[in-house]
Amino acid sequence: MLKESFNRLENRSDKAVGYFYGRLFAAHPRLRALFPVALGDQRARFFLALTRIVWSQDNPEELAAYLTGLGRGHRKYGVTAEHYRAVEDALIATLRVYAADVWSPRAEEAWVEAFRSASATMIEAAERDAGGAPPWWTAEVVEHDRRSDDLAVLTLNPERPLPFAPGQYLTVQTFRWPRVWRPYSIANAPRSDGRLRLHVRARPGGWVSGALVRGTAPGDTVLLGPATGTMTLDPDSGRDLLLVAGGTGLAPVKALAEQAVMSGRERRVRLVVGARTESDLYDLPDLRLLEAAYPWVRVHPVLSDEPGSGGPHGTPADVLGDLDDWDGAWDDRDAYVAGPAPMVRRTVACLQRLGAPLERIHHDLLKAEE
Ligand SMILES: NC(=O)C1=CN([C@@H]2O[C@H](COP(=O)(O)OP(=O)(O)OC[C@H]3O[C@@H](n4cnc5c(N)ncnc54)[C@H](O)[C@@H]3O)[C@@H](O)[C@H]2O)C=CC1
Repeated sequence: MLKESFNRLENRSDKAVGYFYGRLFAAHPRLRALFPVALGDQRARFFLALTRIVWSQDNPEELAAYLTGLGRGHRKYGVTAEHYRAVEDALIATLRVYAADVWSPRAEEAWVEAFRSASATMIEAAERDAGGAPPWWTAEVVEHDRRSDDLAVLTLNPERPLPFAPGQYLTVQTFRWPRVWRPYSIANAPRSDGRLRLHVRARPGGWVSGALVRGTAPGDTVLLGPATGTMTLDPDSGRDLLLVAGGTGLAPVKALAEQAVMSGRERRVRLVVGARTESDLYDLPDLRLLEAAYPWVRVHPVLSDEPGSGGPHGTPADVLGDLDDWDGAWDDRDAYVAGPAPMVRRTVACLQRLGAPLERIHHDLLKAEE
């Protein structure tokens, strides 16, 4: 019933989400101040979150993990338990209009139940978190390494320890764009000095990414939300590890590689790095150092837009079936994939074709898109 009515919104999601925010702010004008001036991306993120909630109803464990991260992340917006009721009212009002042809008292009951259960999980996670962790961290930019016109590697020093697991991401706000938060994967395993690295590509029209690449220097301060995401290593696994990155998707994958070598287990690690051109292999010297220090780590660059230089031509999916000196069964490997959404989808499909079971293939696609 949830899926059927939500499907009516999916066909007109822009209008429906616009209606939702209109209802929300008309009934509670003061809530507008919690949101950035331009709502565009927020609307898309809200819709993605709803999609995830509706489609994960059959997988309560995954849904609970997702909502826990979402609830913790909402603390930084100043969201309190009372705000959820306002959102519920606006959401039900929106569904009543946009799913009118399938709406019924039973559908409304199902939505109210699903929404209350989701918000209870989020509120509980936020309250648990409030006992120990701040809603956000301030962090000083201690290094700003501009690797190309549109790409920078930032090293940040959070004012107090920010716990995270390799493979996770956090949200960043710059002072230039109040209340606009964007997710970035952490590009290192935890260090004794608590510092974090981010790989940031300035996107055309990207407010936060543009500010981080072109308008940020050492000594500046940024705000960080709590780390979240489930693309983390299985602590009990000693299986071979395949790490696949496209562009700045290298960040979480590099953190996982660092963790794998630091664990002291000599598991074979293959790191396939997709980039457009040789100059887009912005972190290759560092990866080569890792490879030189740990003989069981191998790095495979793949160039999509520049045939004949620096590595084989294609995208990561084109080379996975053909990695030399990589024997063993695909169902005995853990695979982690990060990068542009089409690249992640193609890589996952390719791994499945090769025989890798879905439960061994990890990615954070939806979450990164949010
Ligand atoms: N946890 C995650 O999944 C993370 C995802 N990302 C995402 O990764 C992306 C990185 O962007 P850029 O550095 O600009 O990458 P990019 O656009 O330069 O692409 C890098 C490589 O990805 C592959 N690729 C790109 N489009 C493809 C397609 N349609 N089909 C197959 N392969 C394709 C190619 O190998 C290409 O060389 C961003 O969208 C970012 O949001 C970044 C960090 C973490």
